Amino acid sequence: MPSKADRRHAGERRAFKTWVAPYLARHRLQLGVAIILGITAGAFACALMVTSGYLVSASAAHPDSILLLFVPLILVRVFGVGKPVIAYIERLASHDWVLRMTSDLRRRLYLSLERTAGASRQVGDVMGALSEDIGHLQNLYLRSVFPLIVGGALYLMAAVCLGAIDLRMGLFFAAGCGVAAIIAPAVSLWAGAERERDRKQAKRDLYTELADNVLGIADWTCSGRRQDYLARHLDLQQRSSACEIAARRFDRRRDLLVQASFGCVAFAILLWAAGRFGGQPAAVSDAANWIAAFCLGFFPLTDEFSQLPGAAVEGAGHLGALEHLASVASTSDAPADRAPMQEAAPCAPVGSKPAIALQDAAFRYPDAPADALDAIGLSIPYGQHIAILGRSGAGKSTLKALIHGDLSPTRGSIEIDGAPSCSLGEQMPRIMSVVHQDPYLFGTTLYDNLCVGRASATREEALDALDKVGLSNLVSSLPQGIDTMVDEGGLRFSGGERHRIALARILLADAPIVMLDEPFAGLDPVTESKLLATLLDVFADKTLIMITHHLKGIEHMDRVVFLENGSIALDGAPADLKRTSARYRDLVAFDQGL
Ligand SMILES: Nc1ncnc2c1ncn2[C@@H]1O[C@H](COP(=O)(O)OP(=O)(O)OP(=O)(O)O)[C@@H](O)[C@H]1O
Repeated sequence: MPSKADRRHAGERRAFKTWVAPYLARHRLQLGVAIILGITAGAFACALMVTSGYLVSASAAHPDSILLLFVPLILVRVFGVGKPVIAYIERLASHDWVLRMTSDLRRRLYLSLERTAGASRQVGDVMGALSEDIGHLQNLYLRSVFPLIVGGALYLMAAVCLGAIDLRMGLFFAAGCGVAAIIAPAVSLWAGAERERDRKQAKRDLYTELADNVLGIADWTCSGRRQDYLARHLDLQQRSSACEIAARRFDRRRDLLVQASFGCVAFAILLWAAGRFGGQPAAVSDAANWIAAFCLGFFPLTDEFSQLPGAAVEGAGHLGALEHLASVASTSDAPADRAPMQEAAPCAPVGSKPAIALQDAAFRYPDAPADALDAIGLSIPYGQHIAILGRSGAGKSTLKALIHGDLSPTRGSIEIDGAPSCSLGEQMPRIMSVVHQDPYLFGTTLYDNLCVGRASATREEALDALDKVGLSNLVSSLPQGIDTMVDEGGLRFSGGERHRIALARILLADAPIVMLDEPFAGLDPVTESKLLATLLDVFADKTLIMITHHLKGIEHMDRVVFLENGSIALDGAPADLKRTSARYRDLVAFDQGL
């Protein structure tokens, strides 16, 4: 049976293949260019100090003619200007593709999480993946891959160059700087990787517990266990801090060793250069300038080498992050019985009056024993007002998610204007607006909340939309009118008012299809009637899909579809159904409490 470490390594390898390798392959050209630029910038920094050292020393000797300094002067200028320019281009090239890559990764992770939204996953876990793990991935390239390759290449180049001048000095340099370039990274990896994993795990536990406890804070408080909650939180925080302190202590000791080895090498270079170039006959006195050149030329290399141990540890930490990322997103590997959601493949733009067509559409949740929806055939022409009804569990929310493109059918097709709904991706908000059961208002002004529908909406347009949904009196009664702050969650407004504000948002968005999910949930009958009248009025010329439990006001819709056990049991105009279907008459009578 494989050990825990074997399983972890296998998981890391799998995660590397899925989350890193494709990006390395796709961006290999940019990666190669950035690495070559990084090595060149490092070599220029070193050459700048060598030529500066030489120039300073030669100038101090008051040469007979300034022309004797001409070559070092030119070189100092070339390396002085070249180094920052190359470093700047390198930063630009590396950051550009790294940021593109991480934004793509975030999107990919989000898509994989969205597909299984509502599944048993802890909020803190997802937050950890989105913030810490992807942030870590971003730093893998910038703070691990680049410094390790660039520092390693400079280490080899410097050792070879010095060895070519003097083999013994080259070997001493390789051994002394090898402490920073090889030994310290290896020891850090060996000793630090486990510690880094513990640190991340402690932090993740802290996030997970915090998110869980904040969501359940009312229960902690009501049950009189606030102190328990605080004690648990403090305990986790202390564990996380202890890991941080241990990591810092290790880093300090390692850095001391690295700096001591640099000191030894610098001293050795000084002695070696003094021995080799000092005491030369006066005729070749400029050779003494090389003492300064070699000593100063060493210091930019120490900047490169001293980053390597930290880069190695960070790289190891990154592998842990990868494993976690892969475990959080593991459900993105679509099960065999479920069609994977398509990732917004480019498709033809949907027209301004789109029709919706479902043909023999079926959907089964992963691991569910039966289809949640089966053989759904629906053709909804543009402008139709349709109510989708059904008891709890009939499949209404699943149908809503399929039409909105959040899920893709396991069989059959769902198309909007001929394009599969799940392929519409970023086009969807322009095509379809959705009002959920409990619309959310953000803790900003009423105007900003309305601009969620359309960022460019003017105040006049926002006021007009509020007027259309019957809220102009409410707005004029607010202390700062449309600029009044809305408490987070919109708590200063009633449920009916929140729904109307959400409708005003949708009016501003002006999408041709509007989907309402239980728009009357939690509203009293009078508010419900008024809201229905408003809805039918303001969305008169749009496709309106209303998903609801009950039949109040259903006679005002063009069409009613009744779902039962995942299939369509009734479909027709309310007046026709009332005339022809005893079942429908029974349902209406039951809903009215007759
Ligand atoms: N994530 C899921 N995994 C497995 N089965 C699910 C999942 N979500 C819903 N189901 C099942 O699919 C069927 C349809 O559920 P759906 O939520 O679409 O019904 P609904 O009509 O919207 O119910 P309600 O009115 O209570 O929201 C139900 O049997 C439900 O148990």
